[in-house]
Amino acid sequence: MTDAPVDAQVVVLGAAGDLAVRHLVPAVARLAEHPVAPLRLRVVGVDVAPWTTQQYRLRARDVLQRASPRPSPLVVDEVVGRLDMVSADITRPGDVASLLAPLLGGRATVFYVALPPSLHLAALAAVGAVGPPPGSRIVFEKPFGHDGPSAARLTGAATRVVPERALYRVDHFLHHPISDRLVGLRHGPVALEPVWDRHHVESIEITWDETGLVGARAASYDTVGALRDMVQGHLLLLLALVTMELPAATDDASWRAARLEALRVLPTPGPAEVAGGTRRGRYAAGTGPGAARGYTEEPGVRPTRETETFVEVATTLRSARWRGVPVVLRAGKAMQTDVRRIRLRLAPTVPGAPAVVDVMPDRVLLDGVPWDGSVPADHLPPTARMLRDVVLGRSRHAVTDDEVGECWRVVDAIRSGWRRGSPALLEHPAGTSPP
Ligand SMILES: O=C1O[C@H](COP(=O)(O)O)[C@@H](O)[C@H](O)[C@H]1O
Repeated sequence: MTDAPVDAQVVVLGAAGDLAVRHLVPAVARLAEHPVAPLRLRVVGVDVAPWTTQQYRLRARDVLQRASPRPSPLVVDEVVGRLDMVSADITRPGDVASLLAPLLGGRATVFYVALPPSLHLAALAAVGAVGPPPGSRIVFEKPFGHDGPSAARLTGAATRVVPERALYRVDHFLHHPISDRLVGLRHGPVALEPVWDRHHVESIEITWDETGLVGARAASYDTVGALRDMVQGHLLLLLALVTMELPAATDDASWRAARLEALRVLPTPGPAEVAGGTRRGRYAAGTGPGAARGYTEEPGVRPTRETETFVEVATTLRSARWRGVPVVLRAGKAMQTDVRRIRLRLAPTVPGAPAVVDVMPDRVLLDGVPWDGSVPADHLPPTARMLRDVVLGRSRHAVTDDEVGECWRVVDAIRSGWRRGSPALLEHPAGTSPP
C-alpha cells in the first residue's frame, strides 16, 4: 500500500551549481516516485546565475532524462513543474528576501545551502532576512567551517536564525547504505556485537581510495584538501559508527549522543604523533590513461598551498571497549584502485567469527564471502535519503555542533602538526598508491 504523498517546500541556495542540479534534482524525483512513502517537494532555486524558472526547468528536465534509473515521463513532468527560480545575489540579503519571501507563503521550508563554505555566513544572513517560517530547517553540507573556531562561529550565526534542532549538518556517508550495513552487522542476524571490542578486534581500517582525479572541482578542493574533505567530513564519523556504544533507546537524540561520545574519546594527536602517525601526499603526473596530469596542473590549483590529495591517519583507541586497538583512516585521489571499505581484523582465536570483516558501500564480506543481511529496503541513493530525513525532521544522521567540534579537534591538531613541516608532503604518480 502506498501512503498519501507528503508535501513539503525546499529552497536550494546555490541551485544552479553543478552538484546541486546533478544530485538534488534526481533525489527529488526518486522521492516523488517512492513506491511506499512518496514525497512531493516544491523546490525554489536561488542563485546568482541569471536563470529564469524556464531555464531551471529545462536544465532539470535534461538531468532527469539522463538520470539512472530514469524517472517515468509523468514524474519528470511533475517534478519539473514544481520548480521555481529566483535569480539573486546571496550576498545581498535584502534582494533575496524581497524576491523569495513572497514565494514561500509562510510555510515551513527546508533551506538547503548548496554553496561553498565561503558563502555559508552570507547564506545565513539571507535566510535570516527572509525570516524562516516556523518549522523551517537549514541544511549545510560539509565542510562545516574550515576549522574548529570557524565552525563554532557558523553555529553561532545559524542559531540566531533557527534553533540548533533545526540545523542539519549533513554527511551523506551517514545516509549511505554502508552505515546501515555496519549497524546491521553489529546487531543483525550475524550479531557480531559480542566480539565488537578490544578483546577480539585487532585493528580497524577505513579506506576511501578513489582512482578519479580532482578535476573540475580543483579550485575549491585546493582550499580544503583530503584531510578536511574526507577525514573531517566523513571518515571520523564512520569511525564513530564503528566504535560507538549502540544506544539502548532508538530515538535520534540517543543515537547522536552515542556517536558524540565515540568522537570525544578519540585522542588529540600531539606534534610527535602527527609526525609519526600521519602521511600526506598529492598526485603528480602519472602514465596510465587519464592520469597524465598532476594535481598542480589541475585548473585553479595554487601549487604553493601544498594541498594534500592523499591522507593517512593512524591512531590508537583509548575507550574502555577499544583501548589499544589501532586504527588507520585513509583517503586519496588518483589512487591505483578504487577501495571504499571499513575493515575489521579479528583475532584468529575467536571461534565461529570471521577473521576479516569488510563493510563496503554495496556489500559486506565476511572472510571474503558476501553476506547479504542488511541491504536497506528502499534502495534510495544517499542524497535522497538525506533529503527525506530532513524533510521529515529525522535528525539521527545529522551531525551536531558538538560532533563537528570533536572532528575539528582532531583535524586541527593534525593540521597544526603539518604546519611545522612534519611529515613532509610526498608526491606519487597518479594511478599509483603512495608507498
Ligand atoms: O563528499 C565527498 O565524497 C566523495 C566520495 O564519496 P563517494 O560516495 O563517491 O564514495 C569524494 O570524492 C569527495 O571528494 C568528497 O567531497
